[in-house]
Amino acid sequence: MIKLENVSFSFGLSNISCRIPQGKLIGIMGANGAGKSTLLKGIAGILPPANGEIWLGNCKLSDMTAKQKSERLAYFAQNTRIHWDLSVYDIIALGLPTPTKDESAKVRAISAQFFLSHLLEKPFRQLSGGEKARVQLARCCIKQAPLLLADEPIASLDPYYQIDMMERLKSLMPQKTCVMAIHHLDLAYRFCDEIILLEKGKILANGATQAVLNAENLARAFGVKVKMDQAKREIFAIEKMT
Ligand SMILES: Nc1ncnc2c1ncn2[C@@H]1O[C@H](COP(=O)(O)OP(=O)(O)OP(=O)(O)O)[C@@H](O)[C@H]1O
Repeated sequence: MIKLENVSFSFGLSNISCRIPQGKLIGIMGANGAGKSTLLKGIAGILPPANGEIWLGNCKLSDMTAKQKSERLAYFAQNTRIHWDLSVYDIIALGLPTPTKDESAKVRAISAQFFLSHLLEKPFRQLSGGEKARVQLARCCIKQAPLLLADEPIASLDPYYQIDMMERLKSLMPQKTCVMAIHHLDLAYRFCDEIILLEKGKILANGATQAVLNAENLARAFGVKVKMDQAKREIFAIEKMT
């Protein structure tokens, strides 16, 4: 369980309180600038809150060492720039502790799962945006951390890999907890167990996906109207309201 108690940052979010259950796929949604990245950076311990407390299980994040945080969580950033000349293999291996037995076998196994085997020797900097995202997700998933925090991990993926990645993340539950920022209404509705819906730095709604992503909340958060089939877990025909 992740718990936020009256958490505010110097920008982006104020007075956020919520509980994030273990073993679920949680979507953080909201309009551009609503505070999704800020919330993820706060939970990752990258951005310390100005006020309030964040708990990972029964540990206060503010009391945890960098090593403890690294053991507990993997973080997928929205924009990762790598300034060194590292190969795809090197980046994925960064997710493993050093030294690791069978490093090569582990990297090659996860690369096969993420359809990256043919890119292993290639310099990371030469990859396309979607390939980079898949490599970074492979790095996060090879890490044996119970919590995966991902900032728009499917934003640059093509339609095949968007679905594949959501299936892959879903399959990590309930052994792991995944909290991801996501703009794809249809995929969030289909795959996420719960949603934290943000509006201008506050929580507009929080809880089971189908309860949160209702017509009223979507109109308020995004100014869109949608058609949905609750039984099939489908959102479609998304339109602007004005
Ligand atoms: N380093 C910063 N300094 C000052 N303000 C910032 C900083 N980073 C973000 N903000 C502001 O905080 C607010 C929330 O930003 P955040 O990146 O969390 O939004 P987001 O919901 O992730 O948006 P998007 O969907 O566009 O990625 C925005 O108004 C943004 O301008």
